[in-house]
Amino acid sequence: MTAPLVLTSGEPAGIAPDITAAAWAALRHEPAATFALLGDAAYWRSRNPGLAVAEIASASEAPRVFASALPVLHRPLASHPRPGSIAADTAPQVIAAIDEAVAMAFRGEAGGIVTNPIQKEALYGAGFRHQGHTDYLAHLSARHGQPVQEVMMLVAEDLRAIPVTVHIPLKDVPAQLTREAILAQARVTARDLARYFGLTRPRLAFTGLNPHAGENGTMGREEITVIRPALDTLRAEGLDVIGPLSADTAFHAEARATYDAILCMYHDQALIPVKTLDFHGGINVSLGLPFIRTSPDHGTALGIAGTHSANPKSLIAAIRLAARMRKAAA
Ligand SMILES: NC(=O)C1=CN([C@@H]2O[C@H](COP(=O)(O)OP(=O)(O)OC[C@H]3O[C@@H](n4cnc5c(N)ncnc54)[C@H](O)[C@@H]3O)[C@@H](O)[C@H]2O)C=CC1
Ligand SMILES: NCC(=O)COP(=O)(O)O
Repeated sequence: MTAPLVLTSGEPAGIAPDITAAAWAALRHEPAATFALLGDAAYWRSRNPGLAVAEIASASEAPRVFASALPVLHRPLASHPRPGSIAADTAPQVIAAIDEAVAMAFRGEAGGIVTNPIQKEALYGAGFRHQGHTDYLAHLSARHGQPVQEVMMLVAEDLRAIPVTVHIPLKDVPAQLTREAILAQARVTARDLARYFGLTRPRLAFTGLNPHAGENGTMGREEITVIRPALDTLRAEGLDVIGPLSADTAFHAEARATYDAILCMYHDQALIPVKTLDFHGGINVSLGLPFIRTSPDHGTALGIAGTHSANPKSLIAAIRLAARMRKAAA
């Protein structure tokens, strides 16, 4: 029996309840996409009047009820926030849902984790010390005895983009963009594109950091001192490597056709093209973890929470991709 996917609650005051209900309605007749929600059943019901909800005691019950009701592993919130208005006392449960999903994955009860968006600043008051899910999931993996190198990969249409440095101030990027960081991200990317996406020798492109990829050192030297030496090492290891490319011309359709994934030097270099190409269908995938994790590419969208105008396509795509990755890895 394949273990079902587990969906975390995310920030309850955001659009998570809206898009979860819509995703369940869209997927309920796709058995491969069966998921169980870790969340407050009463709150999800109150945000979605008329939604069929089935409280279950273990994820293994999800396949039995999925076609007729949203399966929920009921984890009561400390309070029921007004849509769009974060309640500080719910932060511990938001974190606990991520912790529990990971524990379930380690026990084999979850075939993969799909995370609803969190409001990161809201969690810091509850002791959260991480940049986001990706590094927190790596931290939890280490706590479960498996230290890993995590990689954030954004997927849209024909583009897979990896930010080598992630949630750090732009001024800190040059110092943190090391040869070792590029090598570590590239090696994990190559391994997991083979494992989960059937790309046995993926073509990996790399952007430069500076305008025109430094133009031979006249517009910055990181391409010469850091990026090219890292790419030479990867080539020597047998990886199919292209770059460093000028970031401004690396993302048009003909350029995208020349690589399977592109490693970018900082957050916005990777995420702007993905969200521009397909904001509503984009997916965030964590590579390098001992379990599968996907997520919508968007955030909590507090401004439209509770209006039912949130587009659920990104969450639906994230759930379907997690199911395909689970099958590929089986
Ligand atoms: N995986 C995660 O947990 C992520 C969490 N975040 C967090 O979300 C919070 C808000 O971040 P923002 O930068 O405002 O990004 P956001 O994605 O929440 O919102 C940006 C804009 O897109 C709209 N939008 C977002 N999702 C939508 C959807 N499904 N349908 C229709 N419109 C949608 C919003 O209404 C807003 O106008 C922050 O705390 C951020 O850290 C952001 C990205 C991913
Ligand atoms: N900008 C991407 C983002 O914020 C998602 O981060 P994570 O929570 O998946 O680590």
